[in-house]
Amino acid sequence: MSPNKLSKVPLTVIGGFLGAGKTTFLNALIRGGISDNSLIVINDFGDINIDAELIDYRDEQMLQLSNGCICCTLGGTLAEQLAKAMRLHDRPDAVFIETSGVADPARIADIAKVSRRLDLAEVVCLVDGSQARRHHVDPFTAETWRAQLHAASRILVNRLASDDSAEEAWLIALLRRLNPAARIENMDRQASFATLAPAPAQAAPKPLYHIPVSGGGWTSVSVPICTPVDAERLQRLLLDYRDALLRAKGFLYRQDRSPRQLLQFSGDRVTWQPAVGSPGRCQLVCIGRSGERFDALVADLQPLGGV
Ligand SMILES: Nc1nc2c(ncn2[C@@H]2O[C@H](COP(=O)(O)OP(=O)(O)OP(=O)(O)O)[C@@H](O)[C@H]2O)c(=O)[nH]1
Repeated sequence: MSPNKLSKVPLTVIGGFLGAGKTTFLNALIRGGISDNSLIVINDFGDINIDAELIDYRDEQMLQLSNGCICCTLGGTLAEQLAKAMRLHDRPDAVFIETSGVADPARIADIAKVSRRLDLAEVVCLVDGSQARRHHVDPFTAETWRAQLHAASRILVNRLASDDSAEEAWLIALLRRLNPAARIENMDRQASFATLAPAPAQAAPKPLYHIPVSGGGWTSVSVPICTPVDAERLQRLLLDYRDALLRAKGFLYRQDRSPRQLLQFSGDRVTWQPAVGSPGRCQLVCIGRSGERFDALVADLQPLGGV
């Protein structure tokens, strides 16, 4: 039996709030060179796994879980699928799980604690620095956002304005308070890679956060949009509903551009880029807080669909 069959398989959990940069980070890891025999697990909150199309990896080594957040159904799909993968003759050298943006990574990391074959390597939490104040104070997002940070062994901050050292100092102090034990890095300073070592072990005990399981007021919808859209109109619509809409992403055609485009909405930004790969379905997945405003957004999106 090879040593590979005897040793435990390292599990890396990649968490962080909706649109924080998890998929971008995972792609950077893959490009940077992980073992070819790694297993990548991707969980989107919506019923369509857009992230899976954005990951630059071999299909047969990817496990796609959609239809809600995996941390709410831990006993089911994820644990079963992982156990199956670990039993394979050629089991993976490493496992990377990209959680949904509303998941509690701690619950996923717990899988490693009870597994004889997995060893928890790292829990990474991505933070969109430009949205931190909002996510930290908004009662709807705060609990989830903080719990994700609390679970991390490494926190990666991106999108902080480079000339705003006061904002950076405020955010680092906040992150340090929320999780004294994590290593904190500002990804936008790759040149010097400002790494802040974890606080000493005697730091104050971590506060306990708990993410309400099963939904917690989150909702998602996938809207088919078959005809080319007026991009300006769609952007305005998404921004008008940003009080209820936390994330949108999908593949669409624009009236003024070809080919098929990838639309991303996170924070207060809408971006478009040409979609790579073969033409597929055109859908916009929206994730936000359930209620009248979200329903109104969906109603306003329907006429764009051309169905
Ligand atoms: N400027 C900047 N933009 C980023 C960075 N990381 C991600 N983005 C952009 O932010 C948007 C969301 O990035 P993703 O990597 O898809 O975020 P995610 O956390 O996987 O999103 P969900 O899985 O939907 O929660 C995309 O438009 C990215 O291009 C970053 O480090 N800097």
